[in-house]
Amino acid sequence: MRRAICPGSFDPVTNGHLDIIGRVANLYDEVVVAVFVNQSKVGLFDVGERIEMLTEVTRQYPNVTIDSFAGLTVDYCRAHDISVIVKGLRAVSDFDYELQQSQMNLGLAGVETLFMATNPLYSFLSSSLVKDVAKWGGDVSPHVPDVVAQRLATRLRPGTA
Ligand SMILES: O=C(O)c1ccc2[nH]nc(Br)c2c1
Repeated sequence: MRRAICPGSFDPVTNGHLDIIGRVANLYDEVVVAVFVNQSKVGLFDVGERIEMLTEVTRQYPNVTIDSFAGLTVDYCRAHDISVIVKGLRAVSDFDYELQQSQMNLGLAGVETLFMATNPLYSFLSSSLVKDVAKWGGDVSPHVPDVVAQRLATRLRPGTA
């Protein structure tokens, strides 16, 4: 049984994330989309909300499960018999950090990281950019699933949604 993990903050999930998740779901028997709980950073959505949105937008993939974790990704991999981490790369600027992370994870636990080029349609996207635009009333509906657009409007511009 080939399992992969797609770790991230997903605050919130974007169409770029969903594209990667769907492509990984086509390659592996089981995929865990794991929301990283960063205690030192307060997000816009709490972990429960992020999991709810991810669960809804990945319902079409029966082999995808959503979970959360705090701590090292490799510890989660060990505990769940996951042998590979799959990360999207949007641009060269993503590579330096992701390369460091992947080399550390390989050294720590022999967990491999595979990189997947994001669809060029989404290579400019990030959760942070989406939140910034939505906060000022910009239309982010082309860039996030409908449920996320609705939650952003409710959370960032109450009374306008
Ligand atoms: O939304 C982000 O912050 C973010 C970061 C890193 C990323 N790599 N691939 C994708 Br899609 C992606 C999205």
